[in-house]
Amino acid sequence: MIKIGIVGGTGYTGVELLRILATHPHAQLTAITSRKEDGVPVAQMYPSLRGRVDLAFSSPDKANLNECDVVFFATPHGVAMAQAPELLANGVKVIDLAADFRMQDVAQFEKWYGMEHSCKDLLPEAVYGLPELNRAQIKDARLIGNPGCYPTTMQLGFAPLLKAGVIDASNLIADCKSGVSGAGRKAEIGILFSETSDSFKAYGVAGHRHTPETIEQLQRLTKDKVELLFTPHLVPMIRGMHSTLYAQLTQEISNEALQALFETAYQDEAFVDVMPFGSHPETRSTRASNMLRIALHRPGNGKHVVILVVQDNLVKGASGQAVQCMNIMFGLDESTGLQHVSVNP
Ligand SMILES: NC(=O)C1=CN([C@@H]2O[C@H](COP(=O)(O)OP(=O)(O)OC[C@H]3O[C@@H](n4cnc5c(N)ncnc54)[C@H](OP(=O)(O)O)[C@@H]3O)[C@@H](O)[C@H]2O)C=CC1
Ligand SMILES: CC(=O)N[C@@H](CCC(=O)OP(=O)(O)O)C(=O)O
Repeated sequence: MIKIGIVGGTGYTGVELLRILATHPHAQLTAITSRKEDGVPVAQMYPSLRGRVDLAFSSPDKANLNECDVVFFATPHGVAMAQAPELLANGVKVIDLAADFRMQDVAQFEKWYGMEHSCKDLLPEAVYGLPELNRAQIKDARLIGNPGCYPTTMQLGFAPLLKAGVIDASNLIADCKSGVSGAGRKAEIGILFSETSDSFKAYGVAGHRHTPETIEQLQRLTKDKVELLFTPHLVPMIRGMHSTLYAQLTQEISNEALQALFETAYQDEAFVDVMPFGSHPETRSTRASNMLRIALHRPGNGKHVVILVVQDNLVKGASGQAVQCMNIMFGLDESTGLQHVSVNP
């Protein structure tokens, strides 16, 4: 059994980790932290976990995290970097769902997250936790920077085209929509029910921190300079993400050949579904599952390819992906504990 600690067990990604790990056959939940709910039984706060999780939340200083085999940080940016060095020194693997270990470019991290990176020396060994593009490195990693939710859709959508060299890397456009749970479980006016329901808006248009994260990773796939215009939107759903990606083709290529690029790239992937050409994937077809679905279109004069990508922001966009990484790091079948079918409708 893998002894597991979760720092930040009361947030949306934390409770999603609990939901997935509660039925994972190799997971032994050992410590779950919350500063505000110290001593409160997990199943009292989340009745969906009654009979599944019999631990209580404990404050991070009282939790025996050093006795775990792996610790997930489902916390705001900046928390994992303060605790990772001690955990790693004690032989504990670390998977951070926040951004502390995602970007190798420290200057970009500090600019976008508005904080100094307190353990830059660990960055060279940190592995970006996107299994479909980085499986070999994840296998041997001690420290994972789990991708952001938007970057997961953008990378898996653009990757086969960039690797094949059939699109203009300097002209990528991503128009992405997220459910409100993407903003976390906190009291903030902008995410109140009465502010977000029956309404729809863009945000971060002038710049969003997921742009440099995505560019850094996409740049590893091509020698051409990657440039990306990314606009996130908040839609009145609780969970789910829909990304519409646009790329300009640089050579004559048939629809069948484009489709074949994606089908070949993801043919062995348990969690990427390439749908028939021209499909319209819906977010609900991924709800509560670790599946990401992709469909290609070629509108108008055929000079562009439009890639539609859907996922559940809390599962493939966060906690499911983190468990997928854990499975790889501990030599388990990658799908272990992650085979839930989506909830439909
Ligand atoms: N929501 C999403 O769709 C996605 C989120 N992420 C990232 O995952 C991380 C967690 O997100 P989410 O679950 O939405 O966040 P929430 O705001 O819902 O939860 C944050 C959790 O962290 C704990 N926490 C807050 N501050 C500290 C601290 N200083 N030390 C220890 N624990 C702390 C909180 O509990 P308490 O205050 O009681 O200790 C709470 O359990 C974030 O970095 C987010 O950017 C990534 C991909 C998708
Ligand atoms: C709807 C919403 O607010 N989404 C968040 C992204 C959530 C996520 O994946 O982000 P990080 O882990 O990188 O913070 C945002 O735009 O900031």
